[in-house]
Formats: sequence, structure tokens, C-alpha cells
Amino acid sequence: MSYAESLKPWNGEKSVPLSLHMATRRLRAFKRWMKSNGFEWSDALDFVDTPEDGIAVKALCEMKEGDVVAKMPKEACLTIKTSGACEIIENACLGGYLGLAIAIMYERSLGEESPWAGYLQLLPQQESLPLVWTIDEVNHLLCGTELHQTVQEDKALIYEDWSENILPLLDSEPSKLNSIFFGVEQYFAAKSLISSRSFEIDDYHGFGMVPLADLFNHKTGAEDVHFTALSSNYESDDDEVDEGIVDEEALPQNTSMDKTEESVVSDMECSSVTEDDTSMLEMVLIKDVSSGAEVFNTYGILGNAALLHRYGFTEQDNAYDIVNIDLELVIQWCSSLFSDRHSRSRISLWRRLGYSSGSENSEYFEISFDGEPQIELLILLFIIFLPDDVYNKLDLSVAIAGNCHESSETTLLIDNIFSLKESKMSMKPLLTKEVCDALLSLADIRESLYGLKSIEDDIEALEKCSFVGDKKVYHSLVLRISERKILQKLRNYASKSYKITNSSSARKKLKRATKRGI
Ligand SMILES: C[S@@+](CC[C@H](N)C(=O)[O-])C[C@H]1O[C@@H](n2cnc3c(N)ncnc32)[C@H](O)[C@@H]1O
Repeated sequence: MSYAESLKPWNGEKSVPLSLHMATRRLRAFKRWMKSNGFEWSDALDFVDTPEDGIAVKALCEMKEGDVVAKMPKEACLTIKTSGACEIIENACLGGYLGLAIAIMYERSLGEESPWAGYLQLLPQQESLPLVWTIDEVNHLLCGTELHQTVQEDKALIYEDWSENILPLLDSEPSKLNSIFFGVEQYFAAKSLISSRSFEIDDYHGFGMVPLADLFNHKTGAEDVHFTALSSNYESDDDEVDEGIVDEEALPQNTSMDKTEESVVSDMECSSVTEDDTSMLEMVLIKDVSSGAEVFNTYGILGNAALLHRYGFTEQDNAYDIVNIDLELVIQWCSSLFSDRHSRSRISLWRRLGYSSGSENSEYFEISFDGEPQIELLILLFIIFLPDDVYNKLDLSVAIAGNCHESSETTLLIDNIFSLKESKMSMKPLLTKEVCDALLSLADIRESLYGLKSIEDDIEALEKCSFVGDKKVYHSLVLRISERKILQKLRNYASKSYKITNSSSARKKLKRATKRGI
């Protein structure tokens, strides 16, 4: 079996594509449902449903910046407040994503009786996020990537959520909840839909499913349309919503459709929004769109790990990609060269100097898309290689000062040691031969987490992989390759930086020697 074949799902599971006929029928039913529920949308929008790619929104003619292209009544959105399960959810003191998942499962359990039947029939059973992949698929396809551990943890937490909150609910409300629709699989499916399609509506409704708004696909940094929401004053308990703008800071980390800060404010300013119509949500064009083009939204500025995690897809050459190197990995490398005592003391000094961030068991260093390591990593490596006498001096100075940032003497010492003042925080002085060699070793150790296959094997497997038929394989390969390309850039950065630092100090030496007439 070839490497590419070995990556294919082995459980025989494949998403069954809709026939074109079914696709047209479900869209027609959805449009009827929207009409009868007060939705409005521009005649210039074309909803295209293909068996391969699902739904995309396209422009039938040229459209102008500022045009309001769709209006969605808040009351027609599926939220905890609007769902028939509201009382059950609130009596159980549940809320947030858990409450919304119950609302979705409940409405699904009603079938045609649900007020959202016309909308629910358009949704996939679940979105193919790593969260709903089998554990074998997660281990096989995501091994070494930024997502591997995260998804394993997500799966365990969501299962725990289900058994601690949903199971007891089924026992306490057996007459109102049909247990077939509230199993753990249904819960994971609802969570995948929430992750990939929910929006923040307002303080009263919280997060919810917004039909129509959730048909727009994503394009990083090049979207055409923004989602806008005005908070409804009468509904909210919070007096601070008078400005009618959703509090962006309240967005939790894994909010789907992350709205960029400026989107709500600036869009409202340039749009022809019905004044103070707080009962409607709107999609507003932020630039002109030409006839025939797809109309894209943005789900945020996200790297491929985040895109795959929350939405189930990736983008090639995504400039927001990063790779992390865990502190644990640095400790492992350090222990292979130095005594445990040396490693512990140098890391402890680095911490006391205030360069560590996050909690002790989740510390990591970011490597940017260009392969540049976080300065905190360079400082740690620099400290690890400090000669004992310099280390002891610094250690003593920090111990006396207590808090290094309050001691000008210590700050001076640090500046001198790292030559940071001279270089105005440039990383150059930190890039000694030892530090650059350490970066190369760390890149190799991080790379080894991907297993025995090389990046060339991954690229070959991607070329043979079908975007449509093997979505899980395709997107996990894009993620692996984009991360490994960053590690390659880190290696280039380390080799190049050392050469540059080395040759410039050689030039300086030569200059000094020439001055002295040697
Ligand atoms: C909010 S829905 C967008 C509408 C969706 N295409 C549909 O058929 O209903 C989000 C989902 O659409 C798909 N999607 C959105 N943007 C995409 C993109 N740029 N590339 C591939 N899939 C995308 C992903 O499956 C994602 O989870």
C-alpha cells in the first residue's frame, strides 16, 4: 500500500454526495422557509449548491460596497431563547455552547414539527471537523501537528460534558426529550455545527445559528461581506448595550465567524442599515463585487490549524500559519547536552527575568510563517549557553533585586549581556553559533514528531489526493506540509542568521585591525 493510500480513511466512511436534483430541492425548500420567516435577500445573490463543495453564495450581477445584501430576523435564528427547549435548558441552568447544542438536538428531534425544519434540512448532519473524526483518524492524520493533542483533549472534554450534563437531563425529562436524538454522537455533531456556523447575535440571544448568514464561505483577509448585529435594548439586562454594538471582547476563543474588531462599527457606518432596527441582523458588502464572483465572508484571521480545528478546511500558503515549539521540547534538548542541574537553573533564571509566559505546563514558543522564532526562545537559549561566571553574576543580581524589572542595575546588566540596548531589541546579538545550532536541533526534534515520512512524501501524497473525495486526508496534509515548511524556514533562518552575524563581526574585527594598522 502506498503512503497516500495508507492515509485514506480505513473505516469505509465517505460522505455521501447529494445528487444535483436533491441539492436544488433542499435549496428551494430553504428559500420558502426563509420567505415565510421574514428573511430578505438581494436578487443579485445566487445560492449555488454543488454535490462536491456544498453551498456557495455568488453574485448574479455587479454589486456595490455598502449594499445590504441580506437581512435575518433575530427571532428566526435558532438560539437557546428561541428554541422550544428554552425552559428545559434554563431550568437545568445550562447555557453557552452546551445549551445551544441541546437546542439544536431538540429541534432536530421534532423533525417536520420544528419551526426550523426548513433550515435544518439544509444543514449537513455534522461538519467534518477533527472533533468528529475517529480517534484512529486523529492519531494517524494529525500526528505531530499543532492539532493532535488539542483534538484528543477536545474529544475527552466534550464526552465529559455530555455525560455530566446531557445524560442527567434525559433522566429528569424523559417525557420531553427523545433520547435517540441526544446520544453522544448527536452531541458531537451539534458541536461541530456550532463551531463552524454559529454567530454571536446579541446579549439577550447570545450565540446562535443564523440561517442565510451561514451560507457564505470564508476567504482569509479578502472577504466581501461582513455580518453585523445591533443589540436590542429592550431585550437586554445589560444597560451598556445602548450603542447597539456587540461586545467583541465577549467572543469566546472558538467563536465561529470571528468578527474582526472594526467590522461591526465600520460596516454600520458605511451601510444603509435601517436605523435602529435591532430586530434584524444584516450582511453588508464591504467592497464592490463583480458579476459571477463568489461572495466571501471572513471567519477571522486564522492559520491552518485554527481553520481545520473550527471549520474543517485549510488554505494553501496561509500567511497566518505558525508552528509552536513546546518548552518541554526545549528542556528535552537541553538535558541531552547539559546536566539536569544546569538545565533547571538556567530555565529558572529565564523565568525570574520575566521572559516566560503562560502556565508552566502549557508554555511554548511561536515560530512565525517566515520561520522567525519568538524572542523569548532566543533569550532562553542564550541564557542556557551563558558562561558560568556571567550566569552567576546575573543570577546574583536578580536575586538581590527581587524583581528584575524594578532594578535599573539588573536591567542594565541584562541589556549588556544580551546587547539589547545597542541593537534596539534586534535579535542579532542573541544569534550566536550555539544558539543557531540549538535552533537547528530544535527544528529537527519538532520535525521528528511527524513520524517517519518526509515532507516530500507528504507533498507527493497531497498531489495524489482528491480535494473532494478525501477531505480529511487533503486538509490534514495541507496542515502538515505548511507546518513543516515553517520548520524548513526556521532552519534557513538559523543558518543564515549565524552566517550574517558571523561575517559582520568578522568585518568589524577586520575594520578594527585595519584601524590599528595590522
Ligand atoms: C458557514 S458554512 C459555509 C457554507 C457551507 N459551504 C455550506 O455548504 O453550507 C462553513 C463551512 O463551509 C465550508 N467552507 C467555508 N469556507 C471554505 C473554504 N474557503 N474552503 C473550503 N471549505 C469552506 C467548511 O466546510 C465550513 O465548515
